[in-house]
Amino acid sequence: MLPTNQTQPARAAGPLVRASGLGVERGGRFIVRDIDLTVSEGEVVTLLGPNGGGKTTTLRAILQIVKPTLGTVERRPGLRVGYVPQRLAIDWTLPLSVKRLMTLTGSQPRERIEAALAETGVAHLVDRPVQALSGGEFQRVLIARAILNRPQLLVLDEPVQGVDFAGEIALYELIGTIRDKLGCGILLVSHDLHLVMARTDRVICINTHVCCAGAPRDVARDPAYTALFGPRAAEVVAVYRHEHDHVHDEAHGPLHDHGGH
Ligand SMILES: Nc1ncnc2c1ncn2[C@@H]1O[C@H](COP(=O)(O)OP(=O)(O)OP(=O)(O)O)[C@@H](O)[C@H]1O
Repeated sequence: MLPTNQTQPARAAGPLVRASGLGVERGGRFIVRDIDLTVSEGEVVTLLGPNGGGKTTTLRAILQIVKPTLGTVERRPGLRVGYVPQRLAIDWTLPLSVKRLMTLTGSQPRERIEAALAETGVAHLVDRPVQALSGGEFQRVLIARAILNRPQLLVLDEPVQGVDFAGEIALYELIGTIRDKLGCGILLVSHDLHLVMARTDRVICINTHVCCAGAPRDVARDPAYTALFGPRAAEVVAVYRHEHDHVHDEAHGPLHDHGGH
């Protein structure tokens, strides 16, 4: 018999969301099909793929904004989700403050709004008109809006659009910090191969179907990935092959055993 104070092992909670055999048909053709994916707590999963490959459609099916034609999407019961869409239907000719943008879908106490903005580093912008924000500031406000309700799953559709390279690095760092702080799972769409490869746990390349998926290192070596992204993909592969599990011998020049130079 077990002693009464023995801790029972926690039951694996399973993923936050699981898509199985997902297919979406529109206008007589499948925009995406046979998509399998999961996102678990604390995991960053990135969808990569060419324009029109079906990344946004996949996100929208997972968010249950789009009804799948085939397959299923299972979500953990009561799952709290935060979403930064690719586009926001804002009337840019009307005055709209950051605070008002944060409350468009439901009122929130000012302290909560300010706390969320502080977490994304833009608390000072609370009363600023959204029209006056830079691309990076606007994305940070959208992320703050998405974390207002402490999501377990944060979905970001191209969060670095309109942001310069230094800003992109800072935004990916912020996404990592939010993951660590909230312990949430993150599903994002990105086009930036280098940054994504360095900062994501799992990559799923979608071109209507899943071309390849796995840890960034493995995907970077997959011929399907190179075929999908062409010459730029080769650069990423080179970065991954340059792994410092060796010592450079200055006297004899660089070592040639890894082919990454
Ligand atoms: N409701 C719809 N009816 C018909 N076609 C659609 C519909 N929604 C999306 N599409 C088409 O499906 C394809 C996939 O679109 P989607 O926005 O999912 O791709 P994406 O990978 O996110 O693209 P991008 O990288 O350009 O944002 C596109 O060719 C798009 O025009």
